Amino acid sequence: MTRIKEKFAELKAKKEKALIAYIMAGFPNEKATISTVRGLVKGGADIIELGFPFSDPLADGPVIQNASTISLEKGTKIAKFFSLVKKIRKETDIPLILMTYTNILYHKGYAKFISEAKKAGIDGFILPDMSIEESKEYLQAAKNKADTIFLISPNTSNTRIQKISKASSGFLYLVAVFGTTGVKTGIKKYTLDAIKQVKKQTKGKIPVGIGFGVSTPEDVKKYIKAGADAVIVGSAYLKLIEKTPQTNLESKIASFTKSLKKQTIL
Ligand SMILES: O=P(O)(O)OC[C@@H](O)[C@@H](O)c1c[nH]c2ccccc12
Repeated sequence: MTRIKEKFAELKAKKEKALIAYIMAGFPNEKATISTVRGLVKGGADIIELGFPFSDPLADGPVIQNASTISLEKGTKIAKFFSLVKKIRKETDIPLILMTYTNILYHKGYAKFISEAKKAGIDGFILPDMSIEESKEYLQAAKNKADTIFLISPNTSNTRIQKISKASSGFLYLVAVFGTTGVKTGIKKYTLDAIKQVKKQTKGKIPVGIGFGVSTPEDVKKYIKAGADAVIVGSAYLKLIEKTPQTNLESKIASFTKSLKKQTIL
């Protein structure tokens, strides 16, 4: 069982939902990533989505695109990323998800990449441009090694929800709004309806996480109330990292995380 599955089981027993934080590895530098992870753990985040920068992050809004560019400029490569994951693993057992684009895995070969990532301490993958139709090799490579978290959107059909959720493990990622990450659009009724619809289709077999545009404790509270099993916050963290001097990054991240995590405790 992966750390992700263990975490969801643990939270269920405690009647809590999951707070998942997305950060870009190496943004603005490795030291900042380590301080941010310490702050996330201290603040009670349940799972970390660690972004590996990609030159053409098509699903990302300007905040994450900028973080990606800076991380690439700082020389974030796969080898450095895996050694950063190992450093994080020395400090915490928090479940770690690698968030990147399929090209990064395809180059090295899915099987080779995933076993290296697993060895470093990665528990799951989110590949936003991995479609279920092309996922055979990826799924085979991840089997019994790591969770494969697929994305669905509010207009995914019921049959497709069932198909995608069967290939998913760890949790199913419902994208709250159409468009890219980082756009604060407020809570839409169609999103709240989609949470209920997806939960109905998946019959509780897999936790449902919601992300895109979530940035305040109020947002978290509303999505948890609507039935989400996990809420993902990304761009809001990157904006906080951007404006906080590195010396007090850990404490700033911890207090922001505490304010979000509080809303996941039923
Ligand atoms: O940044 P936001 O609006 O809080 O959304 C979460 C998002 O950052 C994170 O889950 C993520 C980062 N890049 C992605 C690409 C596709 C899907 C999800 C993501």
